[in-house]
Amino acid sequence: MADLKYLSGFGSEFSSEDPRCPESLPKDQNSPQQCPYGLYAEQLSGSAFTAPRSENKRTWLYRIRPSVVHKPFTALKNDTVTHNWDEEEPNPNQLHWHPFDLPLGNKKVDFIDGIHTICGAGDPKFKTGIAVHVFLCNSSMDNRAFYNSDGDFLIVPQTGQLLIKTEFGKIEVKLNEIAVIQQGMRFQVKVTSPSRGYILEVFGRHFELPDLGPIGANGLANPRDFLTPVAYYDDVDEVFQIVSKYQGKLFTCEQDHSPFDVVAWHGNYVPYKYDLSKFMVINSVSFDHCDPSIFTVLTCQSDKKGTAIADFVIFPPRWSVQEHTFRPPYYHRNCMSEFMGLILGEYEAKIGGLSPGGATLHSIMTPHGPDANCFEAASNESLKPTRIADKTQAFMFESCLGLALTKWGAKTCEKINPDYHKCWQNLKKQFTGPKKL
Ligand SMILES: O=C(O)Cc1cc(O)ccc1O
Ligand SMILES: [Fe+2]
Repeated sequence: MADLKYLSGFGSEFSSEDPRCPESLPKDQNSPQQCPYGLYAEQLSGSAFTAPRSENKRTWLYRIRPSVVHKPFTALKNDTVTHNWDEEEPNPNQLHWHPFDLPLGNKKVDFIDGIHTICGAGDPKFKTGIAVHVFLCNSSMDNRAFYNSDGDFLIVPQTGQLLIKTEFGKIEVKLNEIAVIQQGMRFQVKVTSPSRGYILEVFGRHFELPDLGPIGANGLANPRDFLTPVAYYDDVDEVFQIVSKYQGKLFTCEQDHSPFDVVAWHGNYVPYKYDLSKFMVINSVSFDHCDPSIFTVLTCQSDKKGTAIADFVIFPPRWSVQEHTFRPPYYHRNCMSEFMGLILGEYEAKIGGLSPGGATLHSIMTPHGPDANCFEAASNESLKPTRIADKTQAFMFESCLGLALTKWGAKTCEKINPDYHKCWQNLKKQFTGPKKL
């Protein structure tokens, strides 16, 4: 794919001009009476105008036509995207999905048509909640652009790579990279082969880097490794379909030109990507298993201190060196929901269990942990330093919200493994009994 340029940094004030139009960014002001090159100025707000300065997000776009030049929206027929969390009865079981199928047959399915909601909670109307989707597509969006009025998308490709054209420029997202496209940003996804991946959507809030506390000023995902595209415009007068997800439903409208007509922009409200292999891993070098919060790449915080609407956590390749320790994840019950997926390789707690492109959900207070094979092996292994495979990347979307399954997630996808619970049934009683007096 193309050799693209990026701007490096997280939450920075960036500015970018398409090199074909030097000096296209107005100097010293945002709204000149006439913009350079006859462009229109348009502000895209990612926070309330009056949000504290540290959280205030907006970008000024200088474009060939303002976004308002489009025909009215009408409902787009779609039965795979939903924020209706009452489709199914609550289900507290441990859940395991086999890999979700890429589109079968010759039917062309693009990124928009390929989005399937698995579970979620909350309501975009109240600006709080999340949705977990998978995308399963085999063709590129042609003269079609999408924007999400409800929240931000954190996109995790698992099969295939994505070329995402945005109003801000182009982003290439390879395997083991993620992209975040925030609320309102128009984008188009091109694929070169059948593509599958996961989407974490958060309503009404944005992702931030986690605080580092005693870790210090560096580590985990470093700000410089977040990459934002440089300005690129198309001057194309052809019919385009703009699809918006608004209050959980899809709507479409037409316009007679490309929405990717931004010649220059400046601001701190931008799309970005991150290469997961750049994550600086922190872990125990003495004993015991650290909580997985040490692997948080990005967090979307709730109003409750230290409690995430959604954390994006990875389980990257690393050394395991703890002494006199059961090294895999501990058995636990969590007051948070844990949705996990696998990008590549195996997940250490379920070798042969979770497969790339599949998923698990361990809901609030649902007990879970290593399967019986993992327990047996890890309880008896010799504790020399071991490398947790070079080619592995599991991840978790962890949320303080109770997640509800959609009908597609529970039934229509036909991927739920009814035997999942069996992986724990061979955990034998090994209690040695009270001390004989
Ligand atoms: O359940 C899981 O596999 C995720 C997880 C991993 C870990 O290392 C500790 C706790 C936890 O929930
Ligand atoms: Fe867990």
